[in-house]
Amino acid sequence: MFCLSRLPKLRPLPRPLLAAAHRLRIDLRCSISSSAPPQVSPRGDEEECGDFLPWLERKAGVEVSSCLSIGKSAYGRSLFSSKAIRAGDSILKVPFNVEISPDDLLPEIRSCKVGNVAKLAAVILKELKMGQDSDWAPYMRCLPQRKEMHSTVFWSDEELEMIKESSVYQRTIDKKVGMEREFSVLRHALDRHFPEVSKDMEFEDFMHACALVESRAWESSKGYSLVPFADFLNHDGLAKAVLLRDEQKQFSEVIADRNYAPGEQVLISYGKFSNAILLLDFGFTIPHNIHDEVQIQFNVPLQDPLFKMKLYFLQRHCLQITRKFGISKCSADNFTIKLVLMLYFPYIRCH
Ligand SMILES: C[S@@+](CC[C@H](N)C(=O)[O-])C[C@H]1O[C@@H](n2cnc3c(N)ncnc32)[C@H](O)[C@@H]1O
Repeated sequence: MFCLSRLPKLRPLPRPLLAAAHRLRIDLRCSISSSAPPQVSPRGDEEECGDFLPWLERKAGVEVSSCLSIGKSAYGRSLFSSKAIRAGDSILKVPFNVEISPDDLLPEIRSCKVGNVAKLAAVILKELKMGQDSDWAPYMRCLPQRKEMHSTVFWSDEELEMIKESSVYQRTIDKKVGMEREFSVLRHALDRHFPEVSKDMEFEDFMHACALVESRAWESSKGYSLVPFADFLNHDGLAKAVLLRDEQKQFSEVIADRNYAPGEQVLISYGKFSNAILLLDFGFTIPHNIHDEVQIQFNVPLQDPLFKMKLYFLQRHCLQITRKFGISKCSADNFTIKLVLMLYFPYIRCH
């Protein structure tokens, strides 16, 4: 393994506190993650992931990365530079032949009336069920277990109560309801075509698999795809590096957006996500998230004497004003005030 030293064991903040911090807009999470990522030297779990990269490269038939190694940080499994990296360097290339997608399912399951997340979750459930017999066993062993995941669908009622005022609360409830519906559809199909997978399968297992997809799969021409190794990269909201997909050359690639000294954790951006989305889908938040927003709702009735002026104002400041806006029956609409730099420069855009 490529590890240099181990991160001092940080005690994770209890989720209710984290939730409260989120609600109160206090950045308690600084105690576990600051805007500067913890610079720890990697020491991955030898028994778990030490041989993962050589295994993946054998499977891919090409080198995936010559400058990254797997380790652990406060963010869980992470990738570290194993030698100096310069901005513009290609730091990893994962060919599509070692991605996991819903194409790996029987057509009968693929055509099930469930979303792309649930389809890829079914692949994960199948591979996990196969254990050592799975072609993906070394990868499956590296995925976080249920207890390591903190997406809000795993929060207890008591914990959720603490974010009741936030839109994340309702979205979590809706998400769970959606998952329950998809679970019953999928379970029915699995019972028929993959009884060995559906045997003893519980809703919790399905939630775990869905959360894995949501927190580590990328959109692809096949719906969602898992990109092994690239999915060990953690998120930095300010990073410019993203996962690039070349459909023609059939590989995913990451180009470094800055120089890295050996032993530094390498981070990418998962996208322009607010803390609400990060919490809902990925189970974490970041301090001073420039993509944070709040939603406000207000009425602009046609009979309002200032209707025209308000409309003008909104049209001028909203990115996309809906045509519905001038229609009297649509008296309310959603707008998002984007809070940039801690409320200093708010501007309004249509949501
Ligand atoms: C694509 S995976 C990255 C690899 C992951 N750390 C692992 O252990 O496999 C995304 C997950 O990593 C963690 N993560 C990524 N970026 C993070 C950050 N900036 N702060 C805290 N956790 C982060 C979250 O648990 C998230 O759901």
